[in-house]
Amino acid sequence: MQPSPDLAVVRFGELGIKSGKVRGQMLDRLAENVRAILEDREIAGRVERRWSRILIWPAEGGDAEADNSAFSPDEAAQAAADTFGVVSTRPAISVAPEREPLERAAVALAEDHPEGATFAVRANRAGSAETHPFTSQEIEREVGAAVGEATGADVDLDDPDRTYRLDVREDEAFVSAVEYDGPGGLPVGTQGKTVLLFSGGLDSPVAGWELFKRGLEVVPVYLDLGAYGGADHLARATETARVVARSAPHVDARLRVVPAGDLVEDLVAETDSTRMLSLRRAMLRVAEGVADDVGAHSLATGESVGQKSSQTGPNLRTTDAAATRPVYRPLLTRDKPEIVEQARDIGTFVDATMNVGCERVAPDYPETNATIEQVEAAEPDDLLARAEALADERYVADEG
Ligand SMILES: Nc1ncnc2c1ncn2[C@@H]1O[C@H](COP(=O)(O)OP(=O)(O)OP(=O)(O)O)[C@@H](O)[C@H]1O
Repeated sequence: MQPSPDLAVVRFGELGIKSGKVRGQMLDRLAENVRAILEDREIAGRVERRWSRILIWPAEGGDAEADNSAFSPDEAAQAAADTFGVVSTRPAISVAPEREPLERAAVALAEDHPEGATFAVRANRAGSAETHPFTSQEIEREVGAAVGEATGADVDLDDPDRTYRLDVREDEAFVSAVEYDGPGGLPVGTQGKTVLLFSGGLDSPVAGWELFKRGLEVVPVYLDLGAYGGADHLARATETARVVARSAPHVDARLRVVPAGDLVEDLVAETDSTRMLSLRRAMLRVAEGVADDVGAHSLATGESVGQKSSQTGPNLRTTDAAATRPVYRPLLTRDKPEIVEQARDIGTFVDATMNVGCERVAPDYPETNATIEQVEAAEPDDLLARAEALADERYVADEG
């Protein structure tokens, strides 16, 4: 019988260069996160954490619940590739680390080699001359000859259409032909919590994804602007928050909603050119209140320098003066077209023509260079305290 993929091999990047103890802890976390994503997608796989790879095998026998005939290494590899911290995944065939089984496995995978596609064989060998009677180059050449004979395809070592990979360890080997790219970064949960102001437009979902990617647990907070917001606005934020959270199902990243309609109405009545800055300051203070409760060390927004009048350098400084925690802005230096492209990639792109709440609140002539004193003088004295207290009124969005 032809061998076929029986496991998925998961490769990680940056955490692999950490020192021993940190690497061990991060790897444990990554394995847990891969487990959570498989469970969330109802894929019954057994996750084994090794020092340089994570392996996903069919669920162990004896478990009446597990139907191993339904285990698909390809599905497991695709799901695991969504895990933050993972660089790539591959459905693979496990074989003895010997010439003949390696060749047989590669030839079996070559059965669906695309017509006219070029190929390369790449071997990665951990072991010594004593454990394997071949070097990486020798085994690449030999397996390459077998695949060439079976497919009639041409070798292209510089830019192959398909790469057959031989992962050769001391007493086992994994052979694969298909690879799924992961996001890279660090495992979620290794860098503490941040509270993200989440409007659900183009920017904040991308900011959330970037923060998750660096291992932070993101708590998204949406301010319901009352008459200036709207049910469609909230529904959009709920949906985009759900999409971002799909890649980190082990943390509670459901959208928290804070009713801020009255506060905004008062701001509109009492302020003019500095209104948006006072609104941003109030938003940060709401986030501070949530951060106190959930134990977050920082706040975050989807702002980038100069994108709007409230986002000029001087205005960001004035905004930040209302916060005690650092404010992370992962999109600070990004151009809008890049953000739009990434939103499409991660599945959070939404129709940008929707009239978002903040635009309805904005004054006709917004201040672009406001000092802290100017903004404080114009805004209601109790604004920030009121905003912070609003955090207690938050509720979890209905995910319907
Ligand atoms: N209703 C809201 N609730 C929570 N945070 C908000 C809200 N509106 C704006 N923000 C925060 O302020 C940032 C700037 O918002 P603004 O509306 O000025 O810009 P934007 O580029 O349209 O943002 P986005 O694309 O994220 O909606 C957002 O990225 C988000 O972090």
